[in-house]
Amino acid sequence: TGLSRPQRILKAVQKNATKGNPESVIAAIDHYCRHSEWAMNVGDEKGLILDSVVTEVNPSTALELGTYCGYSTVRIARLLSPGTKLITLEFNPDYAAIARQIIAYAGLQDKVILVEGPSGDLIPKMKQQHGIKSFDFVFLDHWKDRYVPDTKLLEECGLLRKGSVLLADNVICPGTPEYLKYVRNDPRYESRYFKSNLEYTKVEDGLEKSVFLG
Ligand SMILES: CNc1ncnc2c1ncn2[C@@H]1O[C@H](/C=C/CNC(=O)c2cc(-c3ccc(F)cc3)cc(O)c2O)[C@@H](O)[C@H]1O
Ligand SMILES: [Mg+2]
Repeated sequence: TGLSRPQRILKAVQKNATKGNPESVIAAIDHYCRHSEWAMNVGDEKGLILDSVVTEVNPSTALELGTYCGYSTVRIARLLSPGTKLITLEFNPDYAAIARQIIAYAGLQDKVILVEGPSGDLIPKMKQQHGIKSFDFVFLDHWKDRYVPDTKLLEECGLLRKGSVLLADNVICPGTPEYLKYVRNDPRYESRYFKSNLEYTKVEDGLEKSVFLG
């Protein structure tokens, strides 16, 4: 039945981007998803907010929940300092295979560790498998009803430290009401909403930035 949407996105990257140039990979995906077919990448508008938070945090250790095609993986990894890595978790093997190719096309394979599997199983293994003490930065962009359980799991596994920054996509659309309640009502978090638009549309969406106070 032809190519999948992620496969069509990969083809657009191979056709329109320059190997080893992350900016051109980002631009190729944004152009394709704005003009040809919508896809659930964080996109160019919310992407600028993501860039500014990553640049401000300048994380030594970073985690992404929900790789999909690797668009935000490329956005984050291109900003990391030399020697630091982004761990990204994806449980759909087909999406993971496309993401690996897009990350490699951007030339960022040495800055990214893509782990295939469900976040609920993988988060408890982060210390032992990847020598992680704690995460400076976490980008949440996977199933929206998993933001709260996975945040609690990160806390329980001792993977958040004083100052760790959580950045959550789609807190308005599709919406993550339970997560907003959690991070806004819990005194251990200092939360702030960055108003924006749903990727490639005029519909409101935004990112919630929450600093863990320990
Ligand atoms: C639960 N644990 C998990 N562990 C590892 N990977 C997981 C995962 N859950 C989901 N995933 C993966 O993350 C990705 C899922 C993302 C879910 N995102 C959305 O549903 C989403 C949806 C929209 C959206 C907005 C409006 C609309 F009309 C339709 C869709 C916009 C977004 O920006 C979104 O992020 C997939 O690649 C999936 O395989
Ligand atoms: Mg999203």
